[in-house]
Amino acid sequence: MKKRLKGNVRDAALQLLMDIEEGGSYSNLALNNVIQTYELNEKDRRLLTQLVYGTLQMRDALDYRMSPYVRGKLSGWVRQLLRLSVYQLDYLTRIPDRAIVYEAVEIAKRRGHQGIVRTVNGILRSYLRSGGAPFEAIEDPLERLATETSHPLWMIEAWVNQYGFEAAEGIAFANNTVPERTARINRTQTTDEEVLEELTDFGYAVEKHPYVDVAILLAEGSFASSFAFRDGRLSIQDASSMLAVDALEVEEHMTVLDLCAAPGGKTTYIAESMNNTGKVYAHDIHAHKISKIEEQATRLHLTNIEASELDGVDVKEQYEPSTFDRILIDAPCSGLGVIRRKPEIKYTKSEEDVVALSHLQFKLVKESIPLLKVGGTLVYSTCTMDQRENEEVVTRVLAQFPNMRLKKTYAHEQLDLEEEMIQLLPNEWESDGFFIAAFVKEE
Ligand SMILES: C[S@@+](CC[C@H](N)C(=O)[O-])C[C@H]1O[C@@H](n2cnc3c(N)ncnc32)[C@H](O)[C@@H]1O
Repeated sequence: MKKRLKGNVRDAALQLLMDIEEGGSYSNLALNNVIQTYELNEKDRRLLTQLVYGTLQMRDALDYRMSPYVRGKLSGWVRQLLRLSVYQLDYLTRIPDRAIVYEAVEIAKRRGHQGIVRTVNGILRSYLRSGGAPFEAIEDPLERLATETSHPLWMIEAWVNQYGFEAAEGIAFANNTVPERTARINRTQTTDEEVLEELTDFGYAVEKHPYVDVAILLAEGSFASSFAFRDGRLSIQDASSMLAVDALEVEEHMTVLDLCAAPGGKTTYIAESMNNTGKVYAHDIHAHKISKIEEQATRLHLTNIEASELDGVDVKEQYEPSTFDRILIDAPCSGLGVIRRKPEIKYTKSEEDVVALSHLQFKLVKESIPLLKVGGTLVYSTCTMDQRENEEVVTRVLAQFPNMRLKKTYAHEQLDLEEEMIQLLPNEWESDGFFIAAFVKEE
């Protein structure tokens, strides 16, 4: 039996925003937790998701918009309540303005004293009367883009420097959109035709993915509620992640190392691509995440995965040289490519993180290379857009290991790309922002 929600959807949204911003919860996990714990109809579930994601996505833009009317420092929940309300006023035009202000004042009454109620009411009424601060008033184009799309300035500057203004603008706006719903077919358990027909019969609007062979797309709803997902014929995964595994070009009976594997999205695809033969050794530095890999393997009926805890920088002590036919290093990264799914990344990651991660990433690749057989393939991937974590790591590997050469793969073929290093930008491919480079080891 699910519990009943205390208060209404906006109270729940406010609490979630507090948990994410002040308690450090991850937006996707916190939201799923509420959806699974409480009784919510479809309409409320959608509204809650939109309120939480929208307010978080637009956080800095909302602060800027209401800035002319805010005097002094606001306490945590009051600031979140105002952001939540201004988000609705600016972006959810089908909700009447008066209803938004009324709800906000009622929440303020439930949570605070008379003075706070007056502050909330006053700020929102001034906002309605005079309109928020206009983005056009920000003269510097980079600052304007940062504020309007609610990104830190350093991130916008880095993308402009690395990819140009137009691409940076595309990325920043794409980061505030809803990601596509994609799933991977477990071809060890079903065929593409069978699963598409079954999903269509159950009323899901599905189709083949436009450029990733093993993927399907859903127009609305969720794959998670389908029989096909529950009995292990589907995995929910972004197309870009599937391409990282396609770049490995695994074959049956191979021995594969997946060094940064949890929660196992790519490990299980490698195992499926080998048709449940050979062996995938899957590691992660966090012991508590190993069970997630095992759960996925069990759900998908895969028996060729061995998962255990390991700090990747110590991998050479664990295996003999030249053990593996294939190695995947899906490295820990700044995650700027998955901002659409976890908007809080915009506010928690710093440029220092990018630099620190690039050193760890290089180390993970460097330590793994001796374990690769000659003729074998190593794929380095990240879910980020920053050359310091991507192209520059690859350049360091090429400079230090003359026997490692970049190669084109089945991932390149599907994307019809000439560049050896693949940088997917979210505005170009309707995917997460993602980087893939495949090396072959020569004598
Ligand atoms: C991008 S995620 C991997 C996602 C995974 N490959 C998938 O597709 O489901 C990076 C993972 O690296 C792990 N990690 C971080 N530092 C590590 C290290 N030094 N050695 C091994 N794993 C590490 C993190 O715990 C995290 O689970």
